[in-house]
Amino acid sequence: MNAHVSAPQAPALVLRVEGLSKQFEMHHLKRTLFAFENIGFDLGEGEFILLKGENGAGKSTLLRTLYRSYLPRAGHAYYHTKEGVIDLASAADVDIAVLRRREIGFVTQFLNARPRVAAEEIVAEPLRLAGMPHGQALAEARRWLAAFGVKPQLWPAYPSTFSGGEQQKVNLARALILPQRLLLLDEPTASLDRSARRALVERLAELKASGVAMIGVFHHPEDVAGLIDREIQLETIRIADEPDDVAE
Ligand SMILES: Nc1ncnc2c1ncn2[C@@H]1O[C@H](COP(=O)(O)OP(=O)(O)OP(=O)(O)O)[C@@H](O)[C@H]1O
Repeated sequence: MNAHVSAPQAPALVLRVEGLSKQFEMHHLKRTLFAFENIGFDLGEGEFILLKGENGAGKSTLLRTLYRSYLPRAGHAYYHTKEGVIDLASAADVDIAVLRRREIGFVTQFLNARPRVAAEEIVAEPLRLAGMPHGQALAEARRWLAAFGVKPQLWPAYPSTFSGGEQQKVNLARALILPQRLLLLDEPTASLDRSARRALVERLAELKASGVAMIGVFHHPEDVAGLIDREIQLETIRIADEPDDVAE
């Protein structure tokens, strides 16, 4: 009898990064600052990559470049959609805007609080934009605000008056309420209390199990130890940028 053993199938590719580099021109100092150089990796559905490196190694800049807040100097970031492949490094802004609305989420510790919009409306908005009726979206938003430990009396209030931790919880609830295909996580647990951290990790585990791909920087990586598939270490690039700096 011929036993046929098939190799485990690799998860469907979500992102292939090749030779990605980013530098900042410090015009006033007439210097170039190299944030990261020649980064490459693959990320599949349901995979979680932890970004590591010392302060200033370029972790946040890499996440922002993948979200296209920054344009890279060189390289590619091929994002695989159901319709085809799009290079995040060179796609038109209008295509990036569509991806940000539907597929790629960016989660930070900072809330971009809008004046005179209630916390529960801010959290419900992604569901409403996706077509959910208002009442249902609000109910779901309240469920998530409760899960992250935001007190019910704050739900109809404006987050601009909230504490830093409360604002962060609103931000996380909004960012994670609608499953996306790719989540970029920039220290989302910073300044969260323990129960909110637990709620966040539970939600990330749920999203991972449903196939969401994630790349994240975590101040306390032990929080997400059970989710990590691979780690990428970014090295701080030291360049002697003036002839005088070169050791004799
Ligand atoms: N907009 C910018 N203009 C100029 N330089 C920048 C800019 N953003 C980041 N940098 C520089 O790029 C380098 C990488 O910064 P980045 O914030 O990505 O590091 P990090 O690894 O996330 O650091 P940390 O662990 O401290 O958060 C740093 O030297 C920083 O000063």
